Formats: sequence, structure tokens, C-alpha cells
Amino acid sequence: MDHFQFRDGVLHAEDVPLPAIAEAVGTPVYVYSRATLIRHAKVFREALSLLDNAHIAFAVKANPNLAVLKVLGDEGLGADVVSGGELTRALAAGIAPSEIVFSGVGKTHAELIQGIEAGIGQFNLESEEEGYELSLIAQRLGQRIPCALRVNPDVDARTHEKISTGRAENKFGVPLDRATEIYAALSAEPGLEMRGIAVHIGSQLTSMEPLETAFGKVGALIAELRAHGCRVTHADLGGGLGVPYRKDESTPSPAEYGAMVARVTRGWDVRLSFEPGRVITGNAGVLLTRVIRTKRSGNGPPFVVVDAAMNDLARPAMYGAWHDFDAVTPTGERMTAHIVGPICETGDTFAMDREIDAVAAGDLAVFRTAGAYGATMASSYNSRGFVPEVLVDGGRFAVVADRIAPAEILEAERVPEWL
Ligand SMILES: Cc1ncc(COP(=O)(O)O)c(C=O)c1O
Ligand SMILES: N[C@@H](CCCC[NH3+])C(=O)O
Repeated sequence: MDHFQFRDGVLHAEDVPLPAIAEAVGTPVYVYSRATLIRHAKVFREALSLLDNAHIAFAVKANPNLAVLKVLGDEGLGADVVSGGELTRALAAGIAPSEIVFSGVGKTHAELIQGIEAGIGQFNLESEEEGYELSLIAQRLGQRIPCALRVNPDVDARTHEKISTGRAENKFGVPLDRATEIYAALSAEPGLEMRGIAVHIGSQLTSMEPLETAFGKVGALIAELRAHGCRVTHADLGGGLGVPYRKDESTPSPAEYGAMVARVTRGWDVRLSFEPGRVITGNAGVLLTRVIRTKRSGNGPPFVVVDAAMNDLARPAMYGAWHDFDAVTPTGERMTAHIVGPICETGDTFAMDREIDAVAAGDLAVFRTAGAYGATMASSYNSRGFVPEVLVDGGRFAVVADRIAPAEILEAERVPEWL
């Protein structure tokens, strides 16, 4: 069930009319539905019920808001983190260290120490070099660290090139043809407990074929590793499942994904783990915005200038991504328009020539599917400050991240006395 629905002609988040949030918090503002987050966590878990004891680590990068992490942690999800900052957040949200996986191609020395000291469940090593460094630190601290080796299966995930991670030319993981040699070498390291393989080929995957190909390669690798006498008890199959960004788009369901995984991994004899991000939070959030004004330009469609911009929601400017745009109180009339933000850059465009609900200055509207890679990718470009976040729960809501005003950002800057 969709928790962002129209009631009496007004778009609600659960039982809260969005104008009430705009009134209380201002716009632009991200609005998340707790019920949707919980439902998505349950659906994903249910989809993996064919597997024995699958571990689900939410990819914190998709939505690192503390309250969101708390909701998902309370649903039994662990966390996949890629920085010391994300690790700190996951712990602050109450997620047990043992449920945390540390991924990332550039973990610093300090971050490796931070992860060890926190006692996290697994490091996903992205290179041989990282493995040796971790082993040295672990030995110094008198520990043996559970690790998986991330492999790069050289599979085209058929997604946007900037979010594809599993082709040979991408920076992630170790090449498949060197994986056995590297895994065997790292297994001999006294500071490491090599226990498995990790793979993640990209994000917003709308076809399961590339995933299936990649997982097939991981299965073959596990067999090869065992034939070489290596111990393999775990496999981390990453995240990447796409979500529909357009009303007419269909993407593989978690159930189809789960069935495919169960089929491909039959007989692997490992504990499987997953790192879903977008599929958990994407459709659990909208970016609520207000139309500043509409303006005509030449003979083309009018520009609808909204108070959200590329600094608040970067995906359209960065990847040409589509986010559905709906009026909060639609009149039933439609118009064709370009939707743009106030930033002084042509790239600050959410949509061109889009047929949308007719809107006018002062109207509220939402960009949908903004709960993943939304607020977390915000910047303060054009000195616009940071957009706040609100969590809705039934008929109540709370601000779960304050708006950071431009003046507050200015406070962190100094003019040296010699100027
Ligand atoms: C290592 C890793 N795991 C998990 C994810 C989460 O991906 P998604 O949000 O597409 O599920 C990502 C991002 O693509 C990632 O890089
Ligand atoms: N930031 C990307 C997803 C990146 C996934 C990173 N592993 C997006 O908004 O689609």
C-alpha cells in the first residue's frame, strides 16, 4: 500500500496532509513515511525467506538519517557503511556492531582502526593492499578480523554509467581472475579471518539478468576457492535492486529477486548477506517543494520555478534522473512545462517538456521517490543551506533533521586576521 495518497484532493503522507508539514517546517523539505520504511524492510526480508538465515544490512549511503536508521534497525536490519561517518551514525542509531559491514574502496587507516575498535561484523576488502594494512592493524591490536573479499565480476549492470560498479574498468573490488590468488594470500594473514566473497555490480538495476550473471560467477569462484583449500562460509551479494521512478515503470520485485537468488545460490553452503539501499527507502520519501513562480521564455513551454534545487536533490542534474512531480492539491488541469530550481546553472533542471499537474505560484508539489540518495547528496551550493527532513508516523510527524540556514554555515568560516 502506498502511504503517500490523496485524501479529499490533498496529498497526504500517511495521515498527515502535506500542507501541514509545509506550514510547520517550511519548504523545501524531505518527508519520509515510517510505515513505508517498515513495510519495505518486511517485504525484503520476506522475499529472502527461501534462504537460510539471510543477513540484511541496509546501505546507509541511501539514507543515513538517524531516525530512518533507527526505524530500520528496529526492524532487524543491520547496516552497510562506507565511511567512519556512516559507521558512527549506524552505531548512534543503535545498530549492533556485529550487524555492521564496512564496504568501500578507500577506507583510511583511521577508519580501519575505527571499524576494528567498534567490533563490526565484517570488513569487505576491496583490494589486496587494504587486506595487508588491516591485518597489520589487527595484529597490533591482538585481533583477528572477519573479512570478505569484494570481487569485480566484469558484468555490465545496464544502469547509468556513473552508478555502475562491476565492470572491469570500475574501481571496485579485485579482478575475478586474481581473486583466488588474493583470497589465498589474505587467508594466510594472521590478522584476518577470510570468510567469504562480496559482490555489488551497481545501483538502480532494472533487469535481473546482470545480477544473475554476477552471482553465477561468484558461485563458480566459491567452488574454485574451496578446491584450493580456502574456507568460504559467507557471501555478500550487495544491493542494487531498482525501484520505479515513473508511474509507468516496472522493476523486478523483491520476491522475484529473492526467488532468483535462491535458485542461483542453491548448494553454495554459505550464509548470504545483502546490502539493499534504494529499494528500502526510495519510495518511502518525497521532496516537498513550493512553486516560487512560473515564467514564460520564448515560444516554448513555461518554466515552473520551484524552491527546491539541484543542491537539495542532485539526481536529475547528476544522472539525468526522472522524479515524478505531482501537485499536492491538483485541480485536474494539466500543463506542459520545464521544472527548474533557482540555482544559477542550466543543469538545475528537474524536467523538460514534462506534462504535469497545472501549478501556479505558491502551490505545493512533490518530487516522488526521493527517500534514497536525496537529502544525503545535498550541498549548500549557491549558499542555499541544507534542506530539513521530517518523519511521519500515522497522524504525527517530527523534524528529524533541522534546516541548516546559510547563516549557520557561514559561522564555520573565518577571515584570517591578516586579510
Ligand atoms: C557496496 C554497495 N552496497 C550496497 C549499495 C546499495 O545499492 P542500492 O541502493 O542500489 O541498493 C551500494 C550502492 O550502489 C554499494 O556501493
Ligand atoms: N547516488 C546514486 C546511487 C549511488 C549508489 C552508490 N553505490 C543515485 O542517486 O542513484
